[in-house]
Amino acid sequence: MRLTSRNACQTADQLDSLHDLRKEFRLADGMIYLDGNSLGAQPHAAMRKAQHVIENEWGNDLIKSWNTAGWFDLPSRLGNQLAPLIGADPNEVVVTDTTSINLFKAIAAALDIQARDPATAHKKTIITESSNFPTDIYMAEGITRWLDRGYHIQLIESPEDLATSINDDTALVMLTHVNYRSGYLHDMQYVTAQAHQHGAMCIWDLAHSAGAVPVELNKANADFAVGCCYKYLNGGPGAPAFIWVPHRHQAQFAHPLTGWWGHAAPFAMQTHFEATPGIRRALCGTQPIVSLAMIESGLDLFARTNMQTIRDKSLALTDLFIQRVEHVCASHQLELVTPRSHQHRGSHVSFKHEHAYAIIQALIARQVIGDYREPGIMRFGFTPLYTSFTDVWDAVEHLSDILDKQLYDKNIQRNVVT
Ligand SMILES: Cc1ncc(COP(=O)(O)O)c(C=O)c1O
Ligand SMILES: Nc1c(O)cccc1C(=O)C[C@H](N)C(=O)O
Repeated sequence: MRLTSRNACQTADQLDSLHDLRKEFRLADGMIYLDGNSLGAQPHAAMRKAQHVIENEWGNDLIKSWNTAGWFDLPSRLGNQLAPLIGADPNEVVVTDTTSINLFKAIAAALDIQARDPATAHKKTIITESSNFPTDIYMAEGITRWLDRGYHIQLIESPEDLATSINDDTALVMLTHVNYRSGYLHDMQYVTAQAHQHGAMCIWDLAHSAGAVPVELNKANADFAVGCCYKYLNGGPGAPAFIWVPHRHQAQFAHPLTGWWGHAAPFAMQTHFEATPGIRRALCGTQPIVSLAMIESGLDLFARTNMQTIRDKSLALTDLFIQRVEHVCASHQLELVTPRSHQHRGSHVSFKHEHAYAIIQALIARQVIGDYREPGIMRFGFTPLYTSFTDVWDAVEHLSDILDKQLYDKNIQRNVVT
């Protein structure tokens, strides 16, 4: 259905099967929040949960809560709740640490598996994209420098270069499923198969995918995956991240952060490290329980819908946004950097403009929240659980008003976080 008026958007919102879920989030009146791809909105339940954890579990029950409130099991319990959203099986996911740290574990474990197998021990190249989120590249750089075994990182410039770049020397293909800047969505199954054909392993960063697009890790036969809980999963600022290790790799998953939470018997207090047999070997040390506990409130909301419904609405929202911007802002120099094709589009849309930072700040001043990414990119995230069609319509009206009347300050000072 093509939405050509604000009234039509309001009608679409009434008919939207996700409409009721918006009420579950704390969103200020008048705010149009298009940044759920950076920091998801707060579920009302998170406030109640925080109160409970701090008041009762920590305040009253103190140390007993490791057992009585299930604190020790929380990384695996949340992992099992998250698993269906990413096509993982039970006991394949833990919620823990940060995405960067989980990447470190996954890269280290993958290189270790490759190095121990005589058929793959010669492989020295890690392929990723130059447009990947910087932390992914930095973590690979850190490991390769530290290992000092001749690994080399090959940065490819476009997804089309993957086919010609993966070869017999490729140890690892490490990609972000939905690019943080352009919103380009990789075909996980196809790329993983290409990597496997050459004996390489494939690690996926699902930071912009989990809760945003359907993900089928096991179906794609992926090797490892990591991702954020503070974006589309609405787990709160700095919420612990997740790591997926499929059953078929768990026995060989040996990362170097061998802390006691990954030990087979943590309270036996043994002198030597012995990895626990299952997914909990991906853990390292004590987890930030208050932050971890918040994640459940976000995940609970996904149980009221399914990823296909979310995907259908996400595409309708991003289609509407692209159509409206290109229609009402046609006289301005905006360049769409997000793929038009549904097959390769995630759940955010980015436009390039010479004054992108200033324009984003002008939008934020009107309570239309997006963000800025280098170079010259305005990025807008669409979160089907709470973004409405009317939000999209109104956001574009604000954008065109700001552009038409040049209501932005070209010399505005940059904030640290853009
Ligand atoms: C693709 C991707 N990976 C990783 C991260 C962040 O990792 P961390 O939570 O370790 O800061 C982000 C965003 O912050 C991201 O977009
Ligand atoms: N992780 C963030 C942070 O620590 C501060 C501000 C923003 C973020 C983000 O989530 C950035 C995000 N990964 C991005 O895609 O740009």
